[in-house]
Amino acid sequence: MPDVLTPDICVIGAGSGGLSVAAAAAAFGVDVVLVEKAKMGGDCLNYGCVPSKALLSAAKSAKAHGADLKIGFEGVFEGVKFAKANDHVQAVIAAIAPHDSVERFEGLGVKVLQDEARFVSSDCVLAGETEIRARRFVIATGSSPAVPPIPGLAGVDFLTNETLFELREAPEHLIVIGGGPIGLEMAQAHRRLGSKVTVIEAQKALAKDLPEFAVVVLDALRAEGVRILEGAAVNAVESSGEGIQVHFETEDGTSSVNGSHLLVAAGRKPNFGSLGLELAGIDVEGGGIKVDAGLRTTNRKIYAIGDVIGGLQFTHAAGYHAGLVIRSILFRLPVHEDRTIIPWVTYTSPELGHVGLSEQQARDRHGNKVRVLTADYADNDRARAEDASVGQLRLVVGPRGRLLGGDIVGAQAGEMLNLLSLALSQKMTMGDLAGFVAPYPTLGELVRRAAVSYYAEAPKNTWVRRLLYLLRQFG
Ligand SMILES: Cc1cc2nc3c(=O)[nH]c(=O)nc-3n(C[C@H](O)[C@H](O)[C@H](O)COP(=O)(O)OP(=O)(O)OC[C@H]3O[C@@H](n4cnc5c(N)ncnc54)[C@H](O)[C@@H]3O)c2cc1C
Ligand SMILES: NC(=O)c1ccc[n+]([C@@H]2O[C@H](COP(=O)([O-])OP(=O)(O)OC[C@H]3O[C@@H](n4cnc5c(N)ncnc54)[C@H](O)[C@@H]3O)[C@@H](O)[C@H]2O)c1
Repeated sequence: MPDVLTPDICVIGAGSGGLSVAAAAAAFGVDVVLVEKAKMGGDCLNYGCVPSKALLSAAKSAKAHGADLKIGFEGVFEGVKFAKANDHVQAVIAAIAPHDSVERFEGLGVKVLQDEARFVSSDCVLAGETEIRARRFVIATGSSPAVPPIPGLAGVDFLTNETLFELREAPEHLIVIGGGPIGLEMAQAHRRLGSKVTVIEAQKALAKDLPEFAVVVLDALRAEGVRILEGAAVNAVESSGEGIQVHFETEDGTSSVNGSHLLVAAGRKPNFGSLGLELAGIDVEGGGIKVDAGLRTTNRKIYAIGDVIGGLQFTHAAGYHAGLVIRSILFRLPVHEDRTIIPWVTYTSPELGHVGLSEQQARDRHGNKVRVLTADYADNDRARAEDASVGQLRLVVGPRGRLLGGDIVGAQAGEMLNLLSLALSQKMTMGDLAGFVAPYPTLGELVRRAAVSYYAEAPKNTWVRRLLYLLRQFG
């Protein structure tokens, strides 16, 4: 006889989304079962955000030591010890892991089952020998690296984000398939840690970002020695002696490159194949689990959040989804996912970030009432002092000066994007963004500077001039 559990909520997947739902529900005293088949913390902690940002940090430090000679240091840079960079990555994961652990969640009152979950009917999940009949289910099973059907790929020992962070020695020549955020963050990290790196991108690299800003990042990586090929589709892979030979097609014909290691960073595939979705009446659409604006699947008692729905695949998006489903399940409030308030950042140097509407999306909605305001890092005193004067901030502004979107390329773009995300979610205007006092000297002054430029024409306005004239008559 299987064990039968009847909690209020059963969460499948203990990654960014699932852990947030479980922790919040438990905090309200709700009975929760959390099922995880592999590592607690999911992709972000074990194979994604955390190791990638830790490796980038080690790489930045290596670069800074080499480059410090330029800004007043003397001495000898003794080079990079890749294994130490990897030690840093593992130490950061280990430091965060207790926060996501079974022990912590059991302590919060969550029942954690370490098994693979699958639906056996519209209201029952089986995890090992345990049947879970919950009032509501939340699917938060994440995504996995998509491996394109490239002839020969299966026959070579390629890396993905799930194996890359195990390397203890710098690859001699890392070839990366895919010029998205994973490909470029890892390209720069490995280049700075001593590898030769070639990125092969079938279309445009960083294609989801503002093209003029993406180019700033690509130029910076190229200047550091990363070879980036765009419009180059990989069409065959084979072993060659000690290494791997990658063949690709460009408009000029077929070429190939030889490397010691191959990283596949060609997009993501939502994890739902073994969930038994059909037995629960859950449909799939566009490659992810189909949900409505309130994140309910086609079975209304079952929600799906995070990477598995195939929308914006970020940890903070999964966390945002978690907050919405908690409001919906616990408080029965109507919720509506608003993708325009979800920012994203690529953590290369310079960083590249976006939130809200693009200029084109804004013009489609508001026509010629849209204005674009910019501020350059080159005119910011802190950027000059930090030797970081390459970059720009761009605001997309709608009727009555309302902020509709923003893009930033440059140092600390991710930190600055916090301010734009807040302003956007609170429907702030250029008046709000021009009216706060920013500490000097900070990069954040760029936001104020761009907002102030909204009023640049005011002194020339006839009515403003008439008003000033009139006021002067009163002495
Ligand atoms: C290299 C890399 C770098 C990234 N960097 C960033 C970044 O800087 N910032 C950012 O916001 N995002 C980043 N991301 C994206 C981020 O990691 C994901 O968006 C986030 O982890 C999604 O959370 P999730 O809860 O949907 O899924 P996950 O965190 O992947 O969790 C899903 C969990 O479900 C489990 N599971 C799957 N199927 C079952 C089953 N049948 N039964 C039980 N358990 C199951 C899995 O084992 C996994 O633990 C990065 C991703 C990668 C790959
Ligand atoms: N900083 C961050 O927030 C961050 C960092 C890394 C990943 N992520 C998340 O992970 C997701 C996946 O990242 P990604 O970089 O793997 O995916 P992506 O979809 O953004 O980029 C993959 C790239 O691979 C290219 N490609 C596919 N097949 C190819 C082939 N045969 N030859 C050459 N190029 C090929 C595609 O054209 C595409 O540009 C991101 O969209 C994001 O949601 C976020």
